[in-house]
Amino acid sequence: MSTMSGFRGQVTLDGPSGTGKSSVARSVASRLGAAYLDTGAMYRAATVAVLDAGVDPEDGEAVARVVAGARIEVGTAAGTERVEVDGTDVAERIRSAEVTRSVSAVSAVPAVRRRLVDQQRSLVAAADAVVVEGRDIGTVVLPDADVKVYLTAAPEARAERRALQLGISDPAEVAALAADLRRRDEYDSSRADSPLRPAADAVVVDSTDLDREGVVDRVVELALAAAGAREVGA
Ligand SMILES: Nc1ncnc2c1ncn2[C@@H]1O[C@H](COP(=O)(O)OP(=O)(O)O)[C@@H](O)[C@H]1O
Ligand SMILES: Nc1ccn([C@H]2C[C@H](O)[C@@H](COP(=O)(O)OP(=O)(O)O)O2)c(=O)n1
Repeated sequence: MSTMSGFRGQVTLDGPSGTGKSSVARSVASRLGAAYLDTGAMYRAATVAVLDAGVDPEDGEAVARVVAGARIEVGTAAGTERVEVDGTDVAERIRSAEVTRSVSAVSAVPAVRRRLVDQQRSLVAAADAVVVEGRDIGTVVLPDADVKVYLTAAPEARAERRALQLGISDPAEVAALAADLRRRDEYDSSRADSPLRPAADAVVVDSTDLDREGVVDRVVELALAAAGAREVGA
């Protein structure tokens, strides 16, 4: 089955927080008529399960046990935000400050990653065309993806965007948010298992001075060029 743009294949979007991955991935998926998978939402849902079990997010063994027993479900149809843990809708809760604080520790546990990466690959296998965003999609989850994009932006721009998105204007709260972004970048980039880094064959797109539509256009262009090149080569 071909999509409305004729695109078939996999597009990956990785990068640190606040670079625009989620918003860009959603628009690209809708422009390409592709499915959309937010893998960060899966790690956030796992974190909800850990917090609800009353387990310390830094206790790797306990975290692995809780996540092994939790049913985590996410929607992949573009436009849906379905995220459930054991049948309960957690789409709003996963964005809470409490979850954001603990998600890096939970996602650094290798058993958690193995389980969620398996699930991510099964979800992707069910789609002809898919846009997947996260931290390790181009490097680990889908190393053979057709197009890999690594989004970056200056830390100040990222913190500003997050503040705007969350409606935060108090300077002390903005500073706390910027500090949290730095802490998470550091945690996600330095963990032993699947650290945040660009794949060797990723196209690095710096969105500091590009608006959202500019980034979307660039990624759609790359996807259609890759699909065209594949057809010519076939
Ligand atoms: N190029 C851009 N310029 C300005 N704001 C942007 C840009 N891309 C995304 N945004 C906005 O920044 C915020 C964070 O984007 P989001 O997609 O959630 O990033 P990420 O998924 O990488 O954390 C959102 O409010 C989004 O609309
Ligand atoms: N593929 C992924 C996706 C997210 N993670 C982890 C690391 C991130 O700090 C958290 C949350 O990811 P998410 O994309 O929701 O975070 P932001 O929207 O960028 O703040 O999950 C991961 O380890 N691997």
